[in-house]
Amino acid sequence: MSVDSAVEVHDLTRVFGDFVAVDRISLTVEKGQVFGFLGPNGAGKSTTIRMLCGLLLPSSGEGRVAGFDVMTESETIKRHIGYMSQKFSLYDDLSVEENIDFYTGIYNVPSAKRKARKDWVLEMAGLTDKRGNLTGSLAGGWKQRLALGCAVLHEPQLLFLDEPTSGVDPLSRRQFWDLIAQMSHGGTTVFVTTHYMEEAEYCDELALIYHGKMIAKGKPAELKTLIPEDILEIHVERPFDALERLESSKLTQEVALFGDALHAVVSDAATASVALNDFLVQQGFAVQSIKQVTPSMEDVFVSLIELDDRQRTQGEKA
Ligand SMILES: Nc1ncnc2c1ncn2[C@@H]1O[C@H](COP(=O)(O)OP(=O)(O)OP(=O)(O)O)[C@@H](O)[C@H]1O
Repeated sequence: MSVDSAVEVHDLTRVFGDFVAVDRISLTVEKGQVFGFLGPNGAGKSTTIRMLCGLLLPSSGEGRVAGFDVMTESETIKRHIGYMSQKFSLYDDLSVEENIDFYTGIYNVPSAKRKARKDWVLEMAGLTDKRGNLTGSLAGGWKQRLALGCAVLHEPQLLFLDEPTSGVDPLSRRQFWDLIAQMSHGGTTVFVTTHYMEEAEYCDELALIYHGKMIAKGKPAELKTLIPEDILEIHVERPFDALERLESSKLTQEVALFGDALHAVVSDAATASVALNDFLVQQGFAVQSIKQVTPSMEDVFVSLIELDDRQRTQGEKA
């Protein structure tokens, strides 16, 4: 393992009975990176993160997390990392401050450091004024920042976040990602899972997992070059109706609503934009614009997942 790697694992696999939940995943996370681990529900993200955190023993594979062996040193790994799961366990009937005190004890933060760490968490989470409030009375975004603070009370250099932004409002999600960026600038390595594809843009490095297998990895900009198709953004009146017509037209490989526009996946932008414009006008739609755009992370992942599905179906047929 390189001294610059916070995580380096090879062929990590986890089987539940006959079911292979994680299938030979290999990945390296460099120190200080924000590493995004993405995939749809059920892809195997939580199972992987739990193996990396020492919470679940891999069925096979090898590697090191924070310098310790994933197969034999899970207890040591647990002490050297921070982990925040989707269902983070804060005590609703304790105040903000009491929750922090509780986790300070759990993580054995030395007495001399306790006050400073508590103040840091309150400040970081924006909860200094709410320190005496019952945790159960806090809105989702505050709770989530408090949970993050509690997960890093012992100042781990490596932090695992499993769908930390699930179910909170867009503004709180944004603020949460600002906190992740701050920690990363301070030298903490962050391994984060999400199924919000647009959040991938905030990561230095990404891996996409599907049906337990890694189907792509790289920097966001690199992944955007992987899809062979072009993406057209179409601004048209009555986009919903236009979407239905386009879906049945077979002029696009894929078409979806994207904000108030449509995104169409086509093999050649120049030819397709003329054909799509003619079709929509002929169908009675007023087209405002059709232009080629850089694929969003969501476009990239939808395309990669569909490619994988096609290969899987062909494999089954063969
Ligand atoms: N203890 C278990 N026993 C049996 N199957 C399991 C167990 N844990 C997970 N699985 C299965 O493994 C697959 C991957 O689950 P996992 O929770 O890792 O996915 P995920 O990508 O984190 O999805 P989600 O976002 O829904 O949590 C799922 O099909 C799940 O049902």
